[in-house]
Amino acid sequence: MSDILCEVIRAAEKAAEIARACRSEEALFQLLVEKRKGNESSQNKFTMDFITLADVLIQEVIKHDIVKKFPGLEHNISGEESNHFTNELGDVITVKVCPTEEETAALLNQVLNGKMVAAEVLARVVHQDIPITDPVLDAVKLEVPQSTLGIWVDPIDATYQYIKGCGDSAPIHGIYSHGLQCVTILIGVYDLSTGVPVMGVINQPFALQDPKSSRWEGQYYWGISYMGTKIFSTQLTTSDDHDEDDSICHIHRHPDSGEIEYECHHFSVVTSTRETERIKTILSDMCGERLHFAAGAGYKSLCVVLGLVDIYSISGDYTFRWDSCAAHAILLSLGGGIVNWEECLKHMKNGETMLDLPHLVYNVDEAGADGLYKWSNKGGLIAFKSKEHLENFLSLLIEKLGL
Ligand SMILES: O=P(O)(O)O[C@H]1[C@H](O)[C@@H](O)[C@H](OP(=O)(O)O)[C@@H](OP(=O)(O)O)[C@H]1O
Ligand SMILES: [Mg+2]
Ligand SMILES: [Mg+2]
Repeated sequence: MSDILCEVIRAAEKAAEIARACRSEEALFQLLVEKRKGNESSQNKFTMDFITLADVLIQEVIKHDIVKKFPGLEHNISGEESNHFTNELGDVITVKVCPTEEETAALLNQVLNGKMVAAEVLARVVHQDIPITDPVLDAVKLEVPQSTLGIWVDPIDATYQYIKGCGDSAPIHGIYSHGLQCVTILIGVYDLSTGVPVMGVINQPFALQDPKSSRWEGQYYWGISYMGTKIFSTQLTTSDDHDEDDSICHIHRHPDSGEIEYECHHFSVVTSTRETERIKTILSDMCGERLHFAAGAGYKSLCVVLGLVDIYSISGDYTFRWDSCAAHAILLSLGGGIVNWEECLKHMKNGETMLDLPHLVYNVDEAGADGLYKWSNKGGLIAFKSKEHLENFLSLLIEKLGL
């Protein structure tokens, strides 16, 4: 088995336990709802603070657990959050996992401004052991030298959905537009020298809810793509495994000529509600009812990984390296990938063949950008599981854009 992959999966599972505990453990859930009786703005602020703490703590737990097994990796793990947290009194506290559960509880008590029961509940989950049983993972005989690896962590993706906590959204064609199902924990590992993703895990902490107990169960998906070896978790399939033509066609009469026309939609695409109106219209023309909108960059990529859609695209600079690295690794293991939207269109416009697809890389920042935006996926992205889907999508897109 690949020890690093195993540890990454275990860390993501523990992160999912913490994310679930914050919603299911009474003492923690109270922190989400306690200010509801107060005025709107103070409730929102407190809720945001608690969620920020959950986000920061999860990221620190992931780092701590991976580094405990692989000392030295701490220099190469980066994430969305910084570990400095400001509590209600304005004190800046460095959130970290301490050597013992009691010490972690004491630190969290300080962060939570004296809410000891909640701090103890959180510390207990932080220090618990997470068993991973995965026969496919056990059979992976691949050792990747840790000194060549960097890691991107998004401790909670689709934070807004996590805060809202809607559990009863209904899927359309298997896709949730919003709700707790869109929340994911993302850990992507890449090669430090090339920036190419090597392995990744997408953990969906709220995948299924037991109707009787109301308890949430999670799911996780992983993939590894290293030196020509490509392995992925059992629930996944490459797109070659199903080659039936699943176009959706409609027959209608042309409004002016009265002639019968056939309109077939070959693609399914998921995108963000933040996409521009022009691109939304084009995608809608291309996909008809197979155009979906969903929350969370991680969840949208997961829809491609699972084959629920052919493409996830976004033309703007809205996502970051930590949003895409995990899914990118899994898609590479499945024969797909994630490419830069703008670069693809440039190549196509110039009539160049794309022998080298403009894949996103994870080891260099965006020149000239500041702060977090150094790590934004500038120029947008297109995630795909099959190169054929990507090519067809791009040809049609170019035509519709009039390039
Ligand atoms: O929740 P965090 O970890 O901050 O990550 C966000 C991504 O960075 C954004 O790109 C996502 O927005 P879009 O899916 O609208 O691009 C955003 O999706 P959302 O606005 O639907 O929640 C999140 O995935
Ligand atoms: Mg996040
Ligand atoms: Mg994110």
